[in-house]
Formats: sequence, C-alpha cells, structure tokens
Amino acid sequence: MEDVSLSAKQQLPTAEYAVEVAHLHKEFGSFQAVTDLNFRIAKGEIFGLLGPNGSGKTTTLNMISGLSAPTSGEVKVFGLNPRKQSNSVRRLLGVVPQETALYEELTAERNLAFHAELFGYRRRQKGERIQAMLELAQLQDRAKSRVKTFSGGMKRRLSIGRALLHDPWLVYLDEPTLGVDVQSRNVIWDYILKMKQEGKSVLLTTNYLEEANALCDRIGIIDKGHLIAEGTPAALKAQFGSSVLDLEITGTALEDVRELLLGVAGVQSIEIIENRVAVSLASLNEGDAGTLLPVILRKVTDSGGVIRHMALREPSLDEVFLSLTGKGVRD
Ligand SMILES: Nc1ncnc2c1ncn2[C@@H]1O[C@H](COP(=O)(O)OP(=O)(O)OP(=O)(O)O)[C@@H](O)[C@H]1O
Repeated sequence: MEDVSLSAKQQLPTAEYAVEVAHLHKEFGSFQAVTDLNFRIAKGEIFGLLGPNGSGKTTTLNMISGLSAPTSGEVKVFGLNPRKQSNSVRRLLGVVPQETALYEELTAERNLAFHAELFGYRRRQKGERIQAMLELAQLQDRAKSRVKTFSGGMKRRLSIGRALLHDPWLVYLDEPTLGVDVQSRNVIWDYILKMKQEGKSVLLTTNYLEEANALCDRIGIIDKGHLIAEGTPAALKAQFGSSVLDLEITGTALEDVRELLLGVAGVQSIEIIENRVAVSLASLNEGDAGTLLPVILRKVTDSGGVIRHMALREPSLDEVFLSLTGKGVRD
C-alpha cells in the first residue's frame, strides 16, 4: 500500500520529465479520440495543449491523471505510471477540472478542509495550508460563505486553491479561465506564473490563444486526437510567416486581390477578414521587405483598389491555428 499522508513539503522528484506521453491511443468503441500522441513536459515548464472542441484534450488529461486507461501507449508522471502508482501520482499532481468539482453547499473553508483531510494533513498544518490557499484565492473574507453564493471566477480561484493545497509539483488546468471575469483571469494568470517560478510544471488547455501566448513556454496543437504542431509560441508564429501585412481596401473585390497577391513570390497565404486582407509574408530579410511591399501595393492599386489603411504586424497564434487546422480554435 502506498503512503498518501503528507507530513513535510514534498521533494521535487528526480525523474527527468514531469510528463512523458508516448504513442498514446484512446479508442471509444470504434472512435479514435487520441491517436499516436507524443509530447514531454520538462520540470518548471508551462505547456499548453490547444485544440478545437472535441480534439481530445480532456481525454488526454484524463489519461495523465490516471482517471482513464490508455487503449495503448504510455503515460508517465515524474516517471510513474498514473494507473499503477495512482497514490503517488495523486500527491504530485494538482487537478483543476473544467467543471469546478466543489461542494456547493459547503463553505470555501470546508471545501479546502475536506481536501486537506483526504491528504492526511495534521491539524495545525491543515489550518495553515487552508489559510494560505484562501489568501492565494483572494477569498479570506468569504471563507465562511457557501460556494453556491460565489461567482464563476471565485469558484475557479477556489478550485485552483484546492488543487494546490497539497503543494503538488505538476498542476493541470483544463480551460482555467473559461467564462471568468478579467479580474479573476489576471489573478489566475499570476498564480500560473508563480507556480513556474517555484519550479512547478504546468499543463493547461485553453481555447484562448492570447492566454497560451502570454503563459506557455511551449504549445502543442492537437487536432482529431493527434499533435500537428509543437514549439514555443514564437517558433510557431515564425513557421506561419515572419509578419502579416494588413490592408484595408475599397474599390475592388477582395477575392480578386487575394488571387492577384497569391501569385507574388514571398506571399505565403492570405485571409480576408471583413473589409481587409491579411497578407502573410514569408521570412524576409530587411532588403526584401523594401522590394516586396511596393510590389504588393502596386498590384492592389493597379487592380483599381484604394488602400485606406495599412499596417505590418506579427502573426497571431489564431492565424497559426487556422492555417494548421483549417478552422478557428473556438469553431
Ligand atoms: N466516454 C466517451 N465515450 C465516447 N466518446 C467520447 C468519450 N469521451 C470523449 N469522447 C469523444 O472523444 C472526442 C474527444 O473528446 P475530448 O473531451 O477529449 O475533447 P476536448 O478536446 O477536450 O474538447 P472540449 O474542448 O470540448 O472539452 C470527442 O469527439 C468526444 O465526443
């Protein structure tokens, strides 16, 4: 029998990686929810798993936490098998599920106390941890209120406090800021960055690419249960194109502009968004930019188009996502 009680601060495990997923498959009947998935999360790293709805993110998280058994392939959490060494993994892992699994009829404090008891905290230590987590969730003044009176953001903050109560080395958060107000979102972002500073590893899923960009060291893009791209936010954006030229045009059909510009060397792809075209440019040297931009502008004006506004900017992760999956992250 593995020991689950916590008497002292847990030591950082010696395994090389916080998470290793290798050739992971999950089938529900004949449906392949996860197909040959491979990725690793280093210690102290924030890794974001991004994908459209139904792409297999929650299924993957469930296999990492040991809730669900892989059909084949391997998952390790700090070198441990989450199914066979579930008690040890439970101590190392803090889980913030998509649906907050709090006891609505209990107070914030009782919810935390319940969790502390599960982990075998002794009385004094328990009180200290609960106070620390109420503080972290910025809910000290609502400690004695029932959870059912809380807003979505407050519940999510409490859920994170509960997941961190036993001081885990890996925290996974399924859509941590979905539907929360901006103030709570900022508090949650601060926690996530603080966890990293403390050497903890974080695995998060999100539909907000702005969130992934702001927080993640590396991102894996998952589609139909398979990882189709992986890298730092900067590397993924560079793969898409070095920069994007936004042109607001009147006087001509934007579809015609797209056809014209797609033939220009150095133009990688073109999106039409309302009354503007977003022209993705391949990696440019400074000299090339000087020649490519006038070529593009001349093509537009020669076709009768009037350029009302133009701006050169970095590509967004949304654009990377769209180009890789053919759909928006929230479609
Ligand atoms: N227990 C199950 N039985 C049958 N199919 C399932 C089961 N769990 C998940 N699926 C299917 O597997 C696919 C992946 O689901 P999953 O919940 O992992 O996606 P997700 O990327 O987390 O999506 P969301 O962002 O909507 O939560 C979906 O098509 C879903 O319908």
